[in-house]
Amino acid sequence: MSEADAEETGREIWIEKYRPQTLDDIHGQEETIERVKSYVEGGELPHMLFTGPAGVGKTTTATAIAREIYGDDWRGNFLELNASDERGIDVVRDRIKNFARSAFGGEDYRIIFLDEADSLTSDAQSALRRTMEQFSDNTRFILSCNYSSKIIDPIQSRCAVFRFSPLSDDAVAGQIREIAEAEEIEITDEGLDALVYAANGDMRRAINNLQAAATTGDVVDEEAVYTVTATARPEEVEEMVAAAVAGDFPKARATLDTLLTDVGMAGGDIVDQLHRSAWEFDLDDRAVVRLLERLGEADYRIAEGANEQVQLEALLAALSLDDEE
Ligand SMILES: Nc1ncnc2c1ncn2[C@@H]1O[C@H](COP(=O)(O)OP(=O)(O)OP(=O)(O)O)[C@@H](O)[C@H]1O
Repeated sequence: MSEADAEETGREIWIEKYRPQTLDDIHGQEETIERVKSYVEGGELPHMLFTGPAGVGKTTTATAIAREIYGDDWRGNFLELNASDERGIDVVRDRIKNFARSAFGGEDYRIIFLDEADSLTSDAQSALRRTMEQFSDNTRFILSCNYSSKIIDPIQSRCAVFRFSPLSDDAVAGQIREIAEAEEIEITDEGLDALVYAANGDMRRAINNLQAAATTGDVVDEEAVYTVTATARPEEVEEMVAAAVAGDFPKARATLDTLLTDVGMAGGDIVDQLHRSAWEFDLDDRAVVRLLERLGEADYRIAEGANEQVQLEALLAALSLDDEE
């Protein structure tokens, strides 16, 4: 379905419908946005490198820059590409060249936004660097990536680097409240807390979850949110760890089964959730330290491809046994 069709049928996805259009509308990221603004207002845009996790406003900032510089003509002066395009770097380079060479409508430069730049190999990045140089008279690049360490130094040193952080709970809650109001959705305080918790700083996830939860009934409450989000309630992960630490392995394992099977969580997400909440559990410091140590091992092994259930059961088993020592 095209964007226009979606709008007509009222099924437009909210992450697009409520994507901030100006730099001032972006929630959170205050210092980064201030720096961006000073370049935009000064009229001299450098090449830019945006780094940070998913769903925190990197693409949104790039499109807001284009809107501020070009006004209504922004689409004609802004090319968005994804570096992980499976057709390869050559296709990406050809599109950059065609865009940079095509006729100009009186602007000094156009903007090329390259998402997932860290998915390029070093060789492809070297080729990209040459392309950037070749067209730097009339083109500005905004590269976006999750990890700046994966971008080669010669590119980093040619760009002004902007770090985007996971969004604060207040920033996520603020935007969710605005959307709920605009869509005339009733949302309970617990429902809002659950959305913020499940989002973990990712605004895209928060908005998608709000839209999904809104289809389940008249009110977005805690129940509706946890039904659509494959996220454990904080109490569930806490109970699981508490049972393990108390030496009740069968109980801990049963909760783990529920999370993996009924809630449908991925093992890596359970590790992340345990890691986020470890210091909030009602555990003594020694137990938290043991948990963190075991989490480190499970995280590494799962990332390396080990069986998630085996790793998480081993983690709980180790916590249960530690108690007996
Ligand atoms: N800081 C923010 N303020 C308001 N809305 C936001 C913010 N960040 C993200 N969003 C919402 O989430 C959606 C996705 O954000 P965006 O495309 O900017 O993410 P991103 O940081 O570029 O992520 P990725 O690295 O996955 O491309 C936007 O369309 C917008 O609706």
